[in-house]
Amino acid sequence: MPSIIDVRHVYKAFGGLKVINDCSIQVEKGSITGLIGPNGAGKSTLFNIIAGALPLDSGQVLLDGEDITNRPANELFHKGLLRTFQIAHEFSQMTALENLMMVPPKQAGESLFSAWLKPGLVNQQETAVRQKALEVIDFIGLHHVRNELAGNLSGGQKKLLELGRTMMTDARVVLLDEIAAGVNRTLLGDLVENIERLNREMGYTFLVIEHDMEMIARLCDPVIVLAQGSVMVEGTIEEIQNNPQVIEAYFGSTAA
Ligand SMILES: Nc1ncnc2c1ncn2[C@@H]1O[C@H](COP(=O)(O)OP(=O)(O)OP(=O)(O)O)[C@@H](O)[C@H]1O
Repeated sequence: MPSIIDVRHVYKAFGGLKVINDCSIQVEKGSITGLIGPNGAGKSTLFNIIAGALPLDSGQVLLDGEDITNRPANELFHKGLLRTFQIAHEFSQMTALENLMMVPPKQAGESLFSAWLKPGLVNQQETAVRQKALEVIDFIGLHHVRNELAGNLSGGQKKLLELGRTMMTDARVVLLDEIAAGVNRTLLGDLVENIERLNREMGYTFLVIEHDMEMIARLCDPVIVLAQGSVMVEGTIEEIQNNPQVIEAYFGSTAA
C-alpha cells in the first residue's frame, strides 16, 4: 500500500530545545496508524507540523506524493488533510446540526456577493448541506441532540461532533489528537466504532495520538512509538507492548 503521509527527515527545535530530531514516518493509505510515546516525545509537535500549524526547520512532508511542507492549514484542509484537537472547539451557541452545516468551505452562502447574484444557487446549496449534515448526525449517533446547543453537549458528544465535522468535507486523512481524554466508556465505544466505520466504509486514513492504550490496541495497526523526537520502533500493538526499549522508555529501568 502506498503512503498517504510521508514525513522525511524532519527537524524542529524551539530555541535550543531539539524536539523533532530526524523523524521519518510513513502512514499507509487506508490505515489507522497509532502514534504513541512518553510525555514530551514530540507527538503534538509532529502533528502540528504535518497539519500546517507549525513550520519545520528542515525535512519534508508529502501528502499522497505531493510536497506539502510548510503549507498553511487551510490549504491542507482543502486537500483533505484535517486535524481534530485535544479540546473540541465547537461553536457553543449554535446547535449540533448548525455546527456541521458551518463546515463546508465552499458554501456559496458565505459570500454576500454570490447570495446577491445567485440566490437560487445559495438555497440549493443550503438544502444540500443540511441534507448532508442530517446524514452525518445520524451516522455519528447524535440525531437525538441535533437541535441542542453544542455548548450543552457532553465532552464525549462534542468529540463525536468534531468527528462529524470531518465528514462534512471530503477528508482523506484525519489526525486525531487524544480524543479519548475525558470521554466516558460508552461514548468512547461509539467514537471507536465511528472511526472504524469511517475507515472501512469511507476510506478515511487516520493518524491517532493517544495515551489510552486500550483504544490504541483496539484501533491501530501499525503503531509508531516516538521518543525524543524520532521513531523508536514501529509494529503491531503486540510487538510494541513486548519491546524492551518501549518498556524502558515508558516506565524506566525498574519495569523492564
Ligand atoms: N511552542 C513551544 N515552545 C517551546 N517548547 C515547546 C513548544 N511546544 C512544545 N514544546 C516542547 O516540546 C517538547 C515536545 O512537546 P509535545 O507537546 O510535542 O510532546 P508530546 O509527545 O505531544 O507530549 P504529551 O504526550 O505530553 O502531550 C516538550 O518538551 C515541550 O515542552
